[in-house]
Amino acid sequence: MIDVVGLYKTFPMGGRELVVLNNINLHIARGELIAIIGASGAGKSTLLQILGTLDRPTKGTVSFEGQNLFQLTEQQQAEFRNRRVGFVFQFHHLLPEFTALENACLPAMIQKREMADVIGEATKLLGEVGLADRLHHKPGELSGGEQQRVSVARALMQQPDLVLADEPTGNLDSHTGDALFTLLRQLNRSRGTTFVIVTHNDKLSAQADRIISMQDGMIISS
Ligand SMILES: Nc1ncnc2c1ncn2[C@@H]1O[C@H](COP(=O)(O)OP(=O)(O)OP(=O)(O)O)[C@@H](O)[C@H]1O
Repeated sequence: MIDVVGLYKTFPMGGRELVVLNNINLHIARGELIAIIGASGAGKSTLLQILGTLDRPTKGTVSFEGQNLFQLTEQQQAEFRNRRVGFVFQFHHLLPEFTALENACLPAMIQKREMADVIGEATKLLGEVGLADRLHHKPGELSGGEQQRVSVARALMQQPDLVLADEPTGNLDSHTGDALFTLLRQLNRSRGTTFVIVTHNDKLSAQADRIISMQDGMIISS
């Protein structure tokens, strides 16, 4: 599904180049659930951002189903993000003025889809993540774990092929974190969705199909 070849990311820092990703080569098969681990600063989030076209590589290619993502126009990249990818981040970027249901509906509304369909799909997904009785709560009226689950439901709207998750259980207690991971695993199995999950949680990474370990911008084991 994804081929990363000779990927570098550098940032100019005080007259020098800071190498954050150093010759990353990676193949991700459809339906895999991959955990990316490594110390703080290893480059995990930067890699995830580039896989999602939220940032550009300095050098190298990222192909999705054979198409080099960085040869696409900005508009085509935006469409790729909206239609093919779901994002789950630790600080989940829910809009505070909107309910759980409205937040989950947002990505589909960008596509100008039929409102009744969108609401139906979001309601079903929120039910799957255990929030059937929290649809009309705003983020401030939900617990941290519930907010995280809303962001998972939102990421899964429009049936993405790929979900990129950066520390999805990072701010959750261990019980809620386990439950969320179990949910991601179930969705991976039932829908065949590919998951790439950055995590510091050893218990969770142990349950992945594959663990990619990063150090100083390089993959040291896969
Ligand atoms: N815009 C930027 N300019 C300069 N340096 C950056 C920039 N973005 C990230 N970095 C540096 O790149 C390195 C990798 O950052 P990244 O966020 O990918 O690490 P990480 O492995 O996800 O770490 P953590 O586990 O702490 O989230 C860090 O040392 C960071 O300081």
